[in-house]
Amino acid sequence: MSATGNPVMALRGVCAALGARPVLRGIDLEVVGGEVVALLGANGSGKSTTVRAAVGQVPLTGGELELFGKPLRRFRQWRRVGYVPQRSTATAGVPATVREVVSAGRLARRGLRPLGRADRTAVARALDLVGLADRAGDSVDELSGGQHQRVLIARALAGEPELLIMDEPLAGVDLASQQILADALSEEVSRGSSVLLVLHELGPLAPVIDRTVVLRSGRVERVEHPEQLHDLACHPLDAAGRLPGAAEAPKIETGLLT
Ligand SMILES: Nc1ncnc2c1ncn2[C@@H]1O[C@H](COP(=O)(O)OP(=O)(O)OP(=O)(O)O)[C@@H](O)[C@H]1O
Repeated sequence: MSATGNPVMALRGVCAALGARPVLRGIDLEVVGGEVVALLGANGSGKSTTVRAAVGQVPLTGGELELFGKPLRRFRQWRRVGYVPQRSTATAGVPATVREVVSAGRLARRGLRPLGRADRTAVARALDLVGLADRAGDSVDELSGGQHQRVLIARALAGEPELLIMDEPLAGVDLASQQILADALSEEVSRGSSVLLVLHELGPLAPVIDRTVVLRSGRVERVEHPEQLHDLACHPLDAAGRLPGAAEAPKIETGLLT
């Protein structure tokens, strides 16, 4: 992976409240160009609120947030950002095909112009990346929950974002499809994209992730290299039943963060 050192996203001392409840209490978080960062933490630690704040859906009560070097309030280049919300049913009941939903991911680039060749190519590529090319003509209502999630990921990928933000993209996605998504992310990163993901387990994504940031009660508790995490899915125990290197570094029990 080839991180460039220029932050594509920077949160400094970010605070936010939901209703009367202070939820983010001074988050410092950077994603640099070409980097894949996983945001971990227990239920309610503020992961979703952090990414929703980053895409302007939750107003800040303090701190600073920049996208591509611009303060959020002046940032207009939303076509550079792809966002996959936490498992949503945004397209449920909508009489649209898989291809039509994924094509909506081109809107920020093409506006209301009809789909051109570049749009169609990007949509076909995105469908292919998530393994749904053969379902392109089906109604989204005929899909399972996990397939639906993959459609939403394809919609974000179709916009060819430079920064992809995904909130629990693996929720309800089977292991084979998680591997497909890991390959799709690898491909995006090799094209220079940066990624911020909310996860509960790294699973098949572990090899793609450069850095993990653990939240607790609306603050960054730890920043780790994924190899320092205790994630049984990606760090099998040794013959003695210990994690490799267990004595050197305290491990984060990601399974217990859920
Ligand atoms: N609409 C709301 N109004 C008030 N408080 C809220 C609202 N939505 C979430 N919260 C609170 O904000 C805190 C952070 O929620 P958030 O969804 O960011 O956590 P999370 O780390 O993403 O959790 P999970 O792993 O369960 O998805 C929680 O304590 C939650 O109860």
